[in-house]
Amino acid sequence: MKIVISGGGTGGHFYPAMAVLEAFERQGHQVSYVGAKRGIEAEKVAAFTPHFQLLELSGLLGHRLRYKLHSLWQLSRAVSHLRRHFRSHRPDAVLGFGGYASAAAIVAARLCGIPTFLHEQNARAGLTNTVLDRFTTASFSAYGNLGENMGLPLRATAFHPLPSQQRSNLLIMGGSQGSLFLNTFVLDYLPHLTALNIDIYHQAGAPLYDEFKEQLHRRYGHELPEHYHCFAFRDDIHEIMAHSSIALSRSGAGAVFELMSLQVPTVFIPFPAAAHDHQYHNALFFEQRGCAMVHRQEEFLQNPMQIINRLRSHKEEYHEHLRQLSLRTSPDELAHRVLQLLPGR
Ligand SMILES: CC(=O)N[C@H]1[C@@H](OP(=O)(O)OP(=O)(O)OC[C@H]2O[C@@H](n3ccc(=O)[nH]c3=O)[C@H](O)[C@@H]2O)O[C@H](CO)[C@@H](O)[C@@H]1O
Repeated sequence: MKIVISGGGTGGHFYPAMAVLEAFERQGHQVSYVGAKRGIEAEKVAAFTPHFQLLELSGLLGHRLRYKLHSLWQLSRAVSHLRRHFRSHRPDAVLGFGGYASAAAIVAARLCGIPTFLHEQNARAGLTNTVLDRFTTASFSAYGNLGENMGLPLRATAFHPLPSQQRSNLLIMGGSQGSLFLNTFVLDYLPHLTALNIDIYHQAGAPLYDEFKEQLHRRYGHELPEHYHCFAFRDDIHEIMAHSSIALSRSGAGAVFELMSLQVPTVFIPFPAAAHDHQYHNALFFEQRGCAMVHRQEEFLQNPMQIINRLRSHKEEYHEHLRQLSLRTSPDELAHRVLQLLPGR
């Protein structure tokens, strides 16, 4: 079968797409990828597949009218291009994971009569996927709020939790772009954090990293504590997660499912501007199952060290709930389901 996978912009859309792309390849299918030139995929996709194309596309939301019109023009050009491409290559299915390129791919495939599928990662679906859902052969979601519940497909490295005795680190994770809120928290609380006497791994985010490092040096000089490790983005983040006994993280769907899969008791601090407050709901699902805590930013700042210490002292209880959690994260299962649902199969 020939399968086209699309989805990117941020890591939250891109990595589930790559997990499923690899699953289709393992099953012997021919897979190609469509993404955007300005998304995370431009830098990362070649490590997953040589069969990709990156289009000139940008987001529509939150910009001035002139920019929106330009984005719409780019979108219509991308759709025409993909229609021509799909007509000559005739893929058997197109599967979108969100992000601007994915909308273009789904619309173009639909116009060519090719079966289309989409996957929604968040506990509250965004406007684009809610609209696109009406045009797909089937839709899937990580939390069961759109179409069929298939969980969140994860990369192979996110499936191997270490026993709790082999972990000791604190991971502070801002999501694929980093979090200004978490960076500012680290800046203000570094002496308290290092007093915990454990290794701290802080992912500051590529767009924020240089400025954050400068602020850190201005505030604390160039001799930073030996057990504080700050980085922009690491491809081996699952290794760091697996060695963490606790974490503090934004609640993008990717971070949430990966931390839960690797059984890391976590305090989630949702990004307040996420559409329909989806980051809060992403994390709340796991708090209700005793696997994590969720705190709004302002609530967290009232007494952050007390919250971290509470998580630390109850980590074995969280860990126990995490061990019992049945989490759907299989990319192979999603790939099988797409093939099953193809008309005429
Ligand atoms: C600010 C924003 O709008 N974020 C959205 C974005 O998430 P965003 O991309 O910020 O975050 P997610 O947590 O969903 O995904 C991040 C991905 O990047 C990977 N990673 C991260 C850091 C690193 O150093 N190395 C690394 O590989 C993580 O392992 C994960 O797979 O899409 C998600 C899925 O639709 C949404 O839930 C988020 O609300």
